[in-house]
Amino acid sequence: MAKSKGKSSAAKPSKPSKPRPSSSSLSSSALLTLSLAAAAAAYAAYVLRAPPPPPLSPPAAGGLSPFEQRQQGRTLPGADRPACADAAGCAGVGAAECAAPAVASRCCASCFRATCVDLDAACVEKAQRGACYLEAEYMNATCCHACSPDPEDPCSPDPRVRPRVAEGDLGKIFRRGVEEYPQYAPRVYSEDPWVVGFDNLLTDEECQGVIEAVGGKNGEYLKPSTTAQAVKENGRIVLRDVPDDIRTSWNAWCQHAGCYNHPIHERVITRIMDIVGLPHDYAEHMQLLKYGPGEYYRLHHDWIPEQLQALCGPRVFTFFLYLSDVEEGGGTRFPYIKDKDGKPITVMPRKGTAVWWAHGLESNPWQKDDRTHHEAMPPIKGVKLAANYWIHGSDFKGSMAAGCDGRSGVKGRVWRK
Ligand SMILES: O=C(O)CCC(=O)C(=O)O
Ligand SMILES: [Fe+2]
Repeated sequence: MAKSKGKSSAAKPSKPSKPRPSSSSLSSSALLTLSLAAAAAAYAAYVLRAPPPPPLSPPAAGGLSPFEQRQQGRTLPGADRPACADAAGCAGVGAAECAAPAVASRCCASCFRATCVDLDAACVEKAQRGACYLEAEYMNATCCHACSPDPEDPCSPDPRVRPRVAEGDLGKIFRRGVEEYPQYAPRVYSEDPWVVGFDNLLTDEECQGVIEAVGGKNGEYLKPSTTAQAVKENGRIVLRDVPDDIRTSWNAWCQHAGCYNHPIHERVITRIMDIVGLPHDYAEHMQLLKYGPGEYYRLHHDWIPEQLQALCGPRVFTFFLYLSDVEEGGGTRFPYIKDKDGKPITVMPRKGTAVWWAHGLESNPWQKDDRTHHEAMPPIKGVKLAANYWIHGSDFKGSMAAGCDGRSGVKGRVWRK
């Protein structure tokens, strides 16, 4: 689990005060108390036990810096969730046995299931709407299971931790970005949904630096573009990059050392994340795009629905950079967002400018805002170079490093709705 989602903000269950009698002689309210106390004991055992899991694979000999390792997804940075599994002989243990700390610890998974229960039929639905942090007191007392990460799935989010971008945050984030960075010439194309341009974000040198950092000096990292598609493999939904007629551009990802160690790339992503006001690790690796005349990306949304179940959560923003001038064509068109004359917004590519938009709703960033569908119109004359910087409301790079960005499979539970 990512460091930024540490346990400190999660409500801690209280400790059981004294040994409990056997359940057979108890009234229903005493049973409820027992169940909650046992849940607390089992949960405390689960949270307090065991060291963090080892790295996915050992760091390369000869030493990449922690920053480089993280960029490459070689470690589990911030993995602070202890493993929770049963030792032999735990089958059938019940709440009463789990009240004993030794049993709760040895039979972590079974005791979690037996004792951390939901007492309200609406717990899951409420948890999926953020109630575990919005109504923490009630939910902690009532919805132990729905408000806990799955102890056997290290990729499950902790529903008690409010992500950095949650209900009611989008407007504040966009307004701050516009108000605090006049030097980049912000321009508000739309407030509902938010689409903000920056007419003076990057110098020519910075545009060239980004192109070379991500794409390579001679464009050697550029490949025909693909899209992420969900496929079922061995019973799990996994994401695969597949060629797709919807998109005929070329792209390269900043996932090589020449890129993420490049000082201009670093300067540019720092500028973007300063404007957005989120930690660097919340962003995906930058993706460079190249469109020759006639190449395009048809109407689509940048939302990846499978990420609703992933530790990183869905993409919340696209911060899109224009890195070349295009003689004719090549705009980014938002057909469902109208300007003051009632015409769909089209942001025209101009070197050094940018456009930033949101993917989810202000009231619920886990719900896709269909109005931010968009398309890349083909350049008619000239070549368009641009870059995507996709940003999540939680730690993306940590999630990716842990194999929890939704690519390598999500379990059945839907964490947000
Ligand atoms: O090239 C553009 O204008 C937009 C590209 C885009 O929407 C994407 O790559 O997801
Ligand atoms: Fe897009």
